Amino acid sequence: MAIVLGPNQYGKAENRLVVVSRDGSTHTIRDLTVSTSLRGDLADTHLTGDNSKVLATDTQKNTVHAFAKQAPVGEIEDFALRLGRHFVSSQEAISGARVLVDEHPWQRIEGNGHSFVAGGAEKRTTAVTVEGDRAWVVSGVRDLVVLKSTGSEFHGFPRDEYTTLRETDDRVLATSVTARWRYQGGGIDWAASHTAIRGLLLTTFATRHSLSLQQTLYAMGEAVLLARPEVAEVRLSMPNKHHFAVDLSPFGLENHNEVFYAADRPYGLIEGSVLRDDAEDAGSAWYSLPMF
Ligand SMILES: O=c1[nH]c(=O)c2[nH]c(=O)[nH]c2[nH]1
Repeated sequence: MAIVLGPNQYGKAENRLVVVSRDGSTHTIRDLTVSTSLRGDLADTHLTGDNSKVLATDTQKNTVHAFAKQAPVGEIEDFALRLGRHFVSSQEAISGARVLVDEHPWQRIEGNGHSFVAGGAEKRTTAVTVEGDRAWVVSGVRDLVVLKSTGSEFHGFPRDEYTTLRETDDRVLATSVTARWRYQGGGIDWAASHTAIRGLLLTTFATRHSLSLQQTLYAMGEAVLLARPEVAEVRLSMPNKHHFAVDLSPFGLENHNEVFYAADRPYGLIEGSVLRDDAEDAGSAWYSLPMF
């Protein structure tokens, strides 16, 4: 038996980066969390402690900061691609780079060019993988919280000796969407695509009658793939944020789906992938990202 080094990567995780651009007294801010990971000929540092091929994680952090100054950040996908390609092309030992960027939204406080209010929990995300001269872009949203107060049913499920859940033909359906979509092809307008896909996810959630969160998840992914040829696959993770109608009968009151207890945990966790059967090959890159 021999013991060998398996797959490995290293980098600086969760660089918190805020970039202020000034146009007179009107400022723009970009609030990003950037993580870099490098792969390549890195056996020596693990096996002997020879660090001659290790671009320090501190240097990776500094590169993120310098790149934010040397050119406009632009779309997060372009920023991540620039960083990933830089690491792979400038370091002989580095054959692959993964750059994750989350963008935290801020909105302008009306009437003031340089004051902002946090835009809520929703994040725009990207995960760029560079391998040699190839690159894959997987973008998405995280913590996109949605609720519909009708248009959702759940019934027809098996009943065994442990089942207590009542069937319902009208319930509140709420979830916090994490969606990742893998791009294929070139010449993509990242911002326009993001806006369109986010809109498709929301419209489908809102307008499709739901017999289960699973059915809604599939419909949301399908809507994206039908409308957006630049997307090969959509992966969705959707916790069921349960809203239980409160039993008001002890108080002699009827509850016609008006008063709910919004349970925090446990929650159902519905996850799935929707893809084209002729999607462009994802390479190893997509499959080494988290499935959901
Ligand atoms: O949409 C749902 N899917 C489930 O699988 C499930 N299970 C459950 O208890 N409630 C729900 N709702």
